[in-house]
Amino acid sequence: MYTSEKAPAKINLTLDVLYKRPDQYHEVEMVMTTVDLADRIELFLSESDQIKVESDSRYIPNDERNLAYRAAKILKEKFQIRKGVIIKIDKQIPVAAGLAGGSSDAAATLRGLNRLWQLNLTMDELAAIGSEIGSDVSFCVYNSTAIAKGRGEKIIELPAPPQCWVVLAKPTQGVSTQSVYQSLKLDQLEHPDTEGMVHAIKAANYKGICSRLKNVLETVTLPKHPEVQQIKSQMLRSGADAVLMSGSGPTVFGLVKHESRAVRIYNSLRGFCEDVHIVRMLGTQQTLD
Ligand SMILES: C[C@](O)(CO)[C@H](O)COP(=O)(O)OP(=O)(O)OC[C@H]1O[C@@H](n2ccc(N)nc2=O)[C@H](O)[C@@H]1O
Ligand SMILES: Nc1ncnc2c1ncn2[C@@H]1O[C@H](COP(=O)(O)OP(=O)(O)OP(=O)(O)O)[C@@H](O)[C@H]1O
Repeated sequence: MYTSEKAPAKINLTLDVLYKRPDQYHEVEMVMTTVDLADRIELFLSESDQIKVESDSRYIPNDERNLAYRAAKILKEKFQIRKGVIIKIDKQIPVAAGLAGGSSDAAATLRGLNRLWQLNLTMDELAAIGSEIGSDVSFCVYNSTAIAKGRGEKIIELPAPPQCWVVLAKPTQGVSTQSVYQSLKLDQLEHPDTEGMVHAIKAANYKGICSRLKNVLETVTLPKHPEVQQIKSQMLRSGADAVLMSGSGPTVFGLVKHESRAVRIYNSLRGFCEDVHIVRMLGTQQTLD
């Protein structure tokens, strides 16, 4: 028996940090959406009682440190499943990039095993289990557009944003999410207009979305990685309507309405950075403005 799942990357349209919590995590408020750059997860039922991860990527672990392995292990233990699974990961999302690649693999594994092991869990139940694996996993279970609160696990779904093109560019060096949060100066932050962003999405107001892109974690990553600011400036020079770093970085994304402009930005980044993708937001709404 076999099943497969797409595991799409996410981008942050806003990312706000409100305060540091006693559990050492930060209380956040962020608007996130998925894009059509995705890993592919294949799950094969095995009689051996083992969880096995296979992947061509040399950047991710194939053992119990893999977030997809952890997702399978949690479900197996919670529901006392006696069968095993082979998890094959076709890695397309850059690793340690701020695109939640590992979290999305874990979420896809939860959705897939829910079918393969016939657990009949709801999306809400899978998201609650996902929060035990990582802060971004609950969002990735729904694979939609949402506002995330708490440490990232409290999800309120939003309508899909208006259609547009997204150019993603990742500088070579990865970034540690933990060290970015640790270096954040909470008393010096300018906060995003999260409510305004939610209204703009609900109104399918593309310009409103562009004018409200903001991520407080840029205050840490930009000074440490000057190439992130260089890519932002280059994208704006070549015609992006708005640009932002996603998550803790270092990936930068630029938004445009027309494909030809996306291609122009893509071409202008040659020489600046190797890892560039033209993708779409996974939205279906038509733009009203
Ligand atoms: C930067 C974002 O990707 C934005 O979507 C998330 O906030 C991070 O999500 P994630 O990578 O799934 O994070 P986790 O694996 O849960 O945590 C990694 C580390 O980031 C820090 N962390 C994470 C989330 C949060 N709300 N506060 C934190 O301080 C903690 O030091 C934690 O040890
Ligand atoms: N299936 C997986 N895919 C990618 N990374 C994984 C996976 N499993 C474990 N990891 C580890 O998790 C770390 C973070 O990788 P990931 O690509 O998820 O980062 P990220 O995009 O910055 O995530 P986020 O945006 O949620 O902070 C890497 O160091 C990697 O070794």
